[in-house]
Amino acid sequence: MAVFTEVSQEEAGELARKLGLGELRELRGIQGGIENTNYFLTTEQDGETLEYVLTLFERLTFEQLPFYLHLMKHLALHRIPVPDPHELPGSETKEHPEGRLLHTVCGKPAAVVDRLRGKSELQPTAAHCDHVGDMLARMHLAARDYPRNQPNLRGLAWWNETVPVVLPYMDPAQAALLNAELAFQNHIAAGSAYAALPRGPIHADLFRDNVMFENGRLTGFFDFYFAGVDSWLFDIAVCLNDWCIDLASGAPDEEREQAFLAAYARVRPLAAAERQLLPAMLRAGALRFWVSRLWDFHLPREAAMLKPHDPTHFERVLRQRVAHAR
Ligand SMILES: Nc1ncnc2c1ncn2[C@@H]1O[C@H](COP(=O)(O)OP(=O)(O)OP(=O)(O)O)[C@@H](O)[C@H]1O
Ligand SMILES: N[C@@H](CCO)C(=O)O
Repeated sequence: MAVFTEVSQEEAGELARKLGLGELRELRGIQGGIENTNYFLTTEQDGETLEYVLTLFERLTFEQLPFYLHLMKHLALHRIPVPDPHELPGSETKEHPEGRLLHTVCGKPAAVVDRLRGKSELQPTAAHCDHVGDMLARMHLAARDYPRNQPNLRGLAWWNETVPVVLPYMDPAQAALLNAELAFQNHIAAGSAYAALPRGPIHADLFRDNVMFENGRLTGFFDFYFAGVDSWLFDIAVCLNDWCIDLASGAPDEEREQAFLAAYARVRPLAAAERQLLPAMLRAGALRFWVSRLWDFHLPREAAMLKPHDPTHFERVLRQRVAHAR
């Protein structure tokens, strides 16, 4: 369980009351997750039991967070199933200039959002991929008029900064692959097809564990804290690399990939530049998570209990994507 910061019953109870969510009945640290401290928060109001998620942000700052929280509000208003963040009642104050969605718990920025129903589908079928592709396209379109702007903080600039930090831990073959892929991605990003890619707010981390299903129906996307403005194609690539591969080998699964892409395209057909750059973006998506997993693995932070993700998985995915792109 990644509980980096222990929250007391008193502090959580006080926040629940201030947000008008009723009386705290239970506060439970959440298993899984490696970025933030998460708790399930159960309250009682008018005899009804209600479930929320309290997140304390461990790396993101008070300045960066409004982008994510207001994006979730915006999407919820546009009927995209995402956890709706809860606001403090009353008018904006100097302490809460950002619409009152962002709170302070244990000195850290924090938010309380609705708990989604259902559970993650870790062994997805083509039908699950169809649902995710469809909703991802709807989400991209719904976010088009979102007025705030923040880049994808785990984009190309971050890869350029972080690859040299993890290189000392690599064997020669891994170092060669990392360097070659980084050079390739810098080359792609400087080209005209890349400049033509449609862009907007993207989730950027829509893995199987960030989507809920109940009885085969998609009940929500969550964990928007890597979202940012980037190409829609990068978001598609991140999904294909997690939802539509054989997990043991990292090889693409054509049936699931086709189901995902067809469902996405029914809502928003891909532009010519997107069709051209899909193989390159699939490589970019694999590189992004190989680098972040290497960084988390070799330069870990303190946590009460923390299970880092396996970096070699995305090394395999990248090798597969490079092989298939030839
Ligand atoms: N809004 C929500 N509704 C239901 N469950 C949630 C919600 N938010 C978080 N969870 C649960 O908490 C777990 C951890 O949350 P999350 O994935 O956001 O962790 P994290 O550390 O912030 O991110 P990461 O997945 O990037 O490591 C999820 O797998 C899920 O079970
Ligand atoms: N989805 C990421 C975890 C950070 O959100 C990974 O699997 O590496």
